[in-house]
Amino acid sequence: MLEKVAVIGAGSWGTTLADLLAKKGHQVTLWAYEPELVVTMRETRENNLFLPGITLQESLAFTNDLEEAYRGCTMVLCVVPSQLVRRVITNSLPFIPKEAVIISASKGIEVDTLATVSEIYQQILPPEMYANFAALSGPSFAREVAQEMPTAVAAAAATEAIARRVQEAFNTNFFRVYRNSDVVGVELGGAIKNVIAIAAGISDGLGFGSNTRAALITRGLAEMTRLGLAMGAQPATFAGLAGMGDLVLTCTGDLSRNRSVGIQIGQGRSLDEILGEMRMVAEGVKTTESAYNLAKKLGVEMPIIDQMYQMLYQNKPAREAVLELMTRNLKAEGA
Ligand SMILES: NC(=O)C1=CN([C@@H]2O[C@H](COP(=O)(O)OP(=O)(O)OC[C@H]3O[C@@H](n4cnc5c(N)ncnc54)[C@H](O)[C@@H]3O)[C@@H](O)[C@H]2O)C=CC1
Ligand SMILES: O=C(CO)COP(=O)(O)O
Repeated sequence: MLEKVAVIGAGSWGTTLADLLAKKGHQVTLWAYEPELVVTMRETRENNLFLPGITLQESLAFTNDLEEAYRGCTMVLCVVPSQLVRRVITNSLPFIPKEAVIISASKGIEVDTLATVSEIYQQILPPEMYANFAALSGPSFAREVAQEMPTAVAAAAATEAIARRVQEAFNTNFFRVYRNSDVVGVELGGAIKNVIAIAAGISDGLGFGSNTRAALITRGLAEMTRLGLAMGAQPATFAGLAGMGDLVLTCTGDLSRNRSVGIQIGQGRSLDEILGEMRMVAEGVKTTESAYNLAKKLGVEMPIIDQMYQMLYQNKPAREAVLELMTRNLKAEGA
């Protein structure tokens, strides 16, 4: 079935997915926040700000007008940074057709409310529209997908019918989509891995090696799973693409913005200085604060998240944080 898709957010991931959908023959309109980017993309078929060097499909339409983006669409894909989802979806609500499938590909937890991305949608959309919600997540650097490198992701929805519709719309011979029914687990995996990726980058920046990174990935997975269980997620989700898969990718891949922020912190630069030079989003910075507060609220033990919060928000030196993690009370591994 061919869809008419409104893709909201022309960052690197929104642009890549819009291009992928257009390659499949769907009718796609990509909404960009920056008016000048719309002009450039129309003229050059390139997103010079967020995805330079990739030529976009001729059939892809671009707009800066939300009403125009949503007109007649059967599917919505929203890919704005998670702290902007509430504003963008609230502004969008009058224009989204009631029957449309609504997919989120944002990875994060809202700082002010501690809401997951699906909870934000649930709070804004009427129940009959939220019934058509799905979350798309998993190990997928935009540039590699844009270059058609084999990639596998998860699409989670409350009903199998919606998950199948998303799977069918996005799946290609280089982008394999697995169905999942655990929306909370899939989105928590995508949110928490960004914080652990900053930690892994800090470890690299401090000059530590593979042992330290493997420890962070594995114990980060344990923390993510504990939080997930407290929020009703399925444990198996964290062993899958949106959990371990994305954690491994982001903690090891050179394309990760979160890991790159961590490397620079480990090398001694200040967070303000690093973020001041970035136009792209490193979701893990804000998610560190939300995850820290969410863990406290739910009484979940997340020692790496604790130390990350103290490093990023309370100026704790990285080596001190590492020492504190290494000298905690001795535990049994499964505890
Ligand atoms: N880039 C990637 O490889 C992947 C990104 N994601 C997730 O996708 C989401 C979007 O990230 P990217 O596409 O990477 O973005 P990006 O970092 O490439 O670009 C930033 C985006 O924020 C938008 N923006 C800035 N201010 C805005 C405002 N006031 N209102 C609306 N939009 C505004 C920009 O227009 C642009 O679309 C994030 O949650 C990210 O974690 C998920 C998977 C892969
Ligand atoms: O989510 C991603 C890959 O799955 C992108 O990671 P970064 O945001 O760290 O670049």
